[in-house]
Amino acid sequence: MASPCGQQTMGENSGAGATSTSIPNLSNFVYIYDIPRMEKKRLAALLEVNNKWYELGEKQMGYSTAELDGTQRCCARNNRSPAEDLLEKWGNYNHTITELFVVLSRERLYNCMELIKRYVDPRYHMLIKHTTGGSGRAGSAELATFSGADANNNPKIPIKNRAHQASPAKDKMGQKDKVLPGAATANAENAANPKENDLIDLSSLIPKISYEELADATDNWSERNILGKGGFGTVYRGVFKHTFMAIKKIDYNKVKTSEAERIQIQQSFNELRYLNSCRHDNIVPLYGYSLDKEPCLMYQFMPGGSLDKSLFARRPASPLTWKERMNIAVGTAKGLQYLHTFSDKPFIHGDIKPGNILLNEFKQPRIGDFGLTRQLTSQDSAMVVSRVYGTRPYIPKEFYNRRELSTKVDTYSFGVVLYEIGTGLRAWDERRTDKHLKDYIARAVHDYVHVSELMDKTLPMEADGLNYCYNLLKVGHQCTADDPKQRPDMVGVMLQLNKA
Ligand SMILES: Nc1ncnc2c1ncn2[C@@H]1O[C@H](COP(=O)(O)OP(=O)(O)OP(=O)(O)O)[C@@H](O)[C@H]1O
Repeated sequence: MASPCGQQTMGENSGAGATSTSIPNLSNFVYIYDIPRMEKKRLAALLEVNNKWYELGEKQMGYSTAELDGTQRCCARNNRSPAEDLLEKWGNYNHTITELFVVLSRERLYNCMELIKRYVDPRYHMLIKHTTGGSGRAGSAELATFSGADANNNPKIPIKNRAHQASPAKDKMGQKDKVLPGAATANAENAANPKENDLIDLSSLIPKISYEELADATDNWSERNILGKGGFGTVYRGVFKHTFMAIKKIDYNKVKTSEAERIQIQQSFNELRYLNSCRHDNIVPLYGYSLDKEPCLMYQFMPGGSLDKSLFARRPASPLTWKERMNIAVGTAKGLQYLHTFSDKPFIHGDIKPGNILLNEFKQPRIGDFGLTRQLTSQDSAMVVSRVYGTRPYIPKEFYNRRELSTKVDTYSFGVVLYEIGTGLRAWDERRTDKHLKDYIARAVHDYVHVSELMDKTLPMEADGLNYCYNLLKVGHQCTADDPKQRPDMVGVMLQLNKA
């Protein structure tokens, strides 16, 4: 976590090289950390008049007075601008310039808004109340059709799918993705449909919960309440408003470098964006979040835990039956096909594995952990991204070697999961001759090994089981084809599994 006087810079363009005279392309230039350094300094100077930054931080950005006092003391000691520090800190949570524009309007800081207005879609210019210029008026009629007003008569900003607002041409690290020929570019998309660029106020979409309430809910992050640990965070069971919840807290002891911190914060925001915009019976719902101290996300509690615990427990009390396994496969496929098709630009989960498939009390599956989710720029496209993410045994070659991201990446990962459900073996096992389960099955197919030899031995042999296992492995085989074009889409996968 940044110190009260934190100086780490998350954006690559946070000033260096950017000039205040060139007007950047709005769709590429949206984050606070992208504001050229000199302009950020001028903005900070305005915010320091009458300590306006303090009110802004407290009332609009959700910082506590203790945090702001800490910032003030620390900056005074180091001869730094507290307003600049505040902008940097808030910007590190990937807030956009438009969001800053809106919070400034709520504090009626119109002179500050004037300073950054050229980076903001003209429809928002009418928020500057004393502006009577053309763009402000032209914008107001349009905005009035979908905005209300708050108690201070400040227009509310329309709520839309935030995922569209994040530049689809950026990957989760904020670096540019190269779009493959044939795929629409982000700029073209935005130009064609300016509403896609609307600001979404996350805090009005998902309840914001204070860190203290979450600490209370988890008995002060008690070890006893730990449900599991992931790459960066720890998930706790908590009771919030008399309801069980799963609360993920980012573990900053593990996040040593500012780069890792940036990734983690970006992942938390991904979860906020994507889980919020995609609601389905087979996708874990997000109930709240907190950004007060450390980012925390609160989800529906899934009492059955993750699929890996049920599949790979050493001595399972009651192993999953074949029928339950099939239901889990069908439900997960349903959730994934929804993710791929509910928007005209598919969402890709990017980390499908048993650890991210959670079970409710009836062993119905819900997909969780949207930290690596991304959205393609158009239907039927693939894009080349700057970095590969995910869990190695579930990543197909075209993504690992050539960084080609498409929905077929999820199809592949799901195929590996089907193999695991059918065999009860892990995707990767150092002790096996064929360490990867795909190679293990390929050898078995080559050697005409009978399905009864491959199926999970923890279950009693039964005819139905043989059938279910055969189908799981057959579909798994199609999903893990080396050529992504040969893999079925998830709608096809779901239909096939449903028939079985
Ligand atoms: N909503 C939930 N209900 C119940 N248990 C959960 C819930 N979400 C997560 N868990 C538990 O917490 C564990 C850790 O989850 P988390 O998403 O942080 O990590 P992961 O997905 O296992 O690993 P990584 O993030 O490194 O990919 C899960 O394996 C699961 O056992």
